[in-house]
Amino acid sequence: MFRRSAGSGRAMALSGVRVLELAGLAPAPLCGMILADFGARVVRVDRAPRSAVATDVQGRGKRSLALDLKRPPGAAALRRLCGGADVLIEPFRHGVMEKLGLGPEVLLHENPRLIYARLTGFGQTGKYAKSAGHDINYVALSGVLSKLGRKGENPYAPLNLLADFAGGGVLCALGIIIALYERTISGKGQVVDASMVEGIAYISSFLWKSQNLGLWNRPRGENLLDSGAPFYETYKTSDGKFMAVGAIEPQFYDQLIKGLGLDSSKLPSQLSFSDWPEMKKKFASIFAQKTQSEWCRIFDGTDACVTPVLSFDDAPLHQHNKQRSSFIKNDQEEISPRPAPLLSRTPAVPSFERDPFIGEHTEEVLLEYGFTQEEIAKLYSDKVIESNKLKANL
Ligand SMILES: C[C@H](CCC[C@H](C)C(=O)SCCNC(=O)CCNC(=O)[C@H](O)C(C)(C)COP(=O)(O)OP(=O)(O)OC[C@H]1O[C@@H](n2cnc3c(N)ncnc32)[C@H](O)[C@@H]1OP(=O)(O)O)[C@H]1CC[C@H]2[C@@H]3[C@H](O)C[C@@H]4C[C@H](O)CC[C@]4(C)[C@H]3C[C@H](O)[C@]12C
Repeated sequence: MFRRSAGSGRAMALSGVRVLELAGLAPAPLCGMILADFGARVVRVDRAPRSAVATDVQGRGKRSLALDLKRPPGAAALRRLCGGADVLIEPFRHGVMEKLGLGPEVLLHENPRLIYARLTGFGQTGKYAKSAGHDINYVALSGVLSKLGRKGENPYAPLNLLADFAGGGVLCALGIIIALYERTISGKGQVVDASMVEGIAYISSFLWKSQNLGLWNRPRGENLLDSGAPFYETYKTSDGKFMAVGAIEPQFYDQLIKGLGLDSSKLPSQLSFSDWPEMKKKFASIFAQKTQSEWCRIFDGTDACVTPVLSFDDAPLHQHNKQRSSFIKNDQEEISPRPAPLLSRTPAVPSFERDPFIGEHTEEVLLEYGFTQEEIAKLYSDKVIESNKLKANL
């Protein structure tokens, strides 16, 4: 675990990029955090009047400005901020920004270089564009949820990882980076319409494009990679922990069989589907005879593709993760994953300070974007902005 990045003091890939992130639930905060980790100056625009507690747990490296967008001077302030920004990330369903007078035609007219990123579940058009939804709904509509789950059980959404983060926050960040790159050639900004339904569908292109390979011919939970195969499964160990097995290729499967102490000449062939349920039982009874660390001693250093299923407590302490400093600890002793991927010359340098309080940087940000002290005082007296210096100084 490291506290200071090896890249400290170096220029970061996104140095100089100014981002305004309108506060949202989960996907947009990840998108903003990725950009901040890689060097962008990200300002989270929180609501005023503000709620008691910040719900954004992905505020690393951001500053917070609390602004009431529902009041005309607040919306005007955001327009002015957008005039000096490179990127705007907005996480509301279609129509909300237009209703505030902050739609793309207005903001891009005022700043043609602006990258206007719209991160939503259903996208800007189509029957559901104005409907509420959450991760599970988006994964469902993408077709992918129908493929997830164990045999005989209902489809199962793996937390809110797929749509909110993989298909949402990460792909939106990619769209922004692509648009920023294109702007270096054209000099123009554009709208990024990041729909999580489409993001998750795109992320699962392999699934779609492998439909004719015979990989998915059987019902959900009975195929090679969806928990049907005994050699692509998790198994409980004698101490109540788990091992993950991913021994797909025959040469790796042989090493699994050897590690389990089995004789391959007495077993059915690896791809005999009808034998998979029995083989799973056999593997399960063998894994149940040793502890997780005993199995690690057997399989570490082999190509059997067997690894421990680590808890959040154990993952940062695992030797491999420690060797790569894959987890970081901030000034509040909070552990989180180090930004990925690693760039050799300009790596991410994540902030080690606590996340910002809502409104902590209101004045500082407005000054930086060219507002005068008088203008700021007026916004305060109109109750359009709020600051949270008191809490920040505690
Ligand atoms: C982390 C938990 C969240 C779980 C994630 C979940 C699984 C997801 O899937 S998130 C993805 C959701 N979908 C999208 O983001 C797609 C696009 N967005 C939408 O579709 C919608 O925004 C919506 C459906 C998500 C929400 O709809 P809503 O009607 O609320 O909003 P909009 O229509 O978009 O309109 C926004 C309105 O707000 C106005 N606005 C915006 N900004 C401002 C501003 N600055 N000033 C003034 N007004 C503003 C805007 O004008 C719109 O107004 P109108 O409607 O009038 O047009 C977390 C879920 C629950 C959390 C916990 C909980 O809160 C309790 C605790 C609280 C405590 O403080 C912290 C701990 C908690 C336990 C907390 C912890 C976590 O945060 C949660 C678990």
